[in-house]
Amino acid sequence: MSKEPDRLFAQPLAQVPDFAFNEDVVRVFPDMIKRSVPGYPTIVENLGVLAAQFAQPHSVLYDLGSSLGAVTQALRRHVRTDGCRVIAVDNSAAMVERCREYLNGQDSMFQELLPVEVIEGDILALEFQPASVVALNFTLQFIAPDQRTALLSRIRQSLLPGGALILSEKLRFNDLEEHALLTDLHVAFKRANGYSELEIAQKRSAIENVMKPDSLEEHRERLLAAGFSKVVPWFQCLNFASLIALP
Ligand SMILES: Nc1ncnc2c1ncn2[C@@H]1O[C@H](C[S@+](CC[C@H]([NH3+])C(=O)[O-])CC(=O)[O-])[C@@H](O)[C@H]1O
Ligand SMILES: O=C(O)C(=O)Cc1ccccc1
Repeated sequence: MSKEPDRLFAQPLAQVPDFAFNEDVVRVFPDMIKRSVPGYPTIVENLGVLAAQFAQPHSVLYDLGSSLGAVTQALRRHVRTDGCRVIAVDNSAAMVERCREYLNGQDSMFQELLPVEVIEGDILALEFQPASVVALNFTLQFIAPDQRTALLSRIRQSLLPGGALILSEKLRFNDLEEHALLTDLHVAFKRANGYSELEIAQKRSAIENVMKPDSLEEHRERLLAAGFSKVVPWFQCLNFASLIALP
């Protein structure tokens, strides 16, 4: 994994462009996500542990919006069910290229790893195969809000009995005080991880048009509307959470 530190927003920009998962972001992504998302390493590792409980023999496990394949690698560390394979999908060519390099490196060093196929494509246009585990780890928030229910319905339709969707997201809060408190604490988390006020402010304006978080209540209602029967939050750190949704 690249160890390059994230300085993308360190210098004053005349105009802050909309955030995009391009080459520049790919180079610093492991550092950026760890220093920006409270609980990220815990979520990724335990997503593998959870997935191992839902994986069904001879089925597909999806990593949707896979970036550099952190979730796929956690699945490889934890899932021991016979005949499972991972399909990782991302629509950023730069992410997919680097993800394939990492995974090919693993393949050449270790035997008996889950087979992985990395697809460069839009998850909104994907034909889902029957799957036991679907991970959307901080990806749904980048999907246009009016497309989210349809995507979750298609995921629900593809899920096998005994399977699960694991959905991690940044949260908004309907209670304004709660929202302000957790947003301030997230800023404190970023500051404690070495980001300056300028970096924090410029990153905020870069993501505001492209990343639209929902509240926990909105997630729950949308998942139930998409046909899921049960929604169980299993992790929250500040304004970042992860949910299990059962078919
Ligand atoms: N329509 C789409 N189709 C496919 N991919 C998409 C789409 N929209 C966005 N993406 C991809 O979703 C990923 C979101 S990052 C996921 C982190 C990862 N899961 C991790 O656990 O490390 C989250 C973050 O950076 O906060 C990016 O790689 C996008 O290219
Ligand atoms: O940085 C932030 O404020 C976030 O909300 C998380 C994030 C992490 C990586 C890319 C985009 C957003």
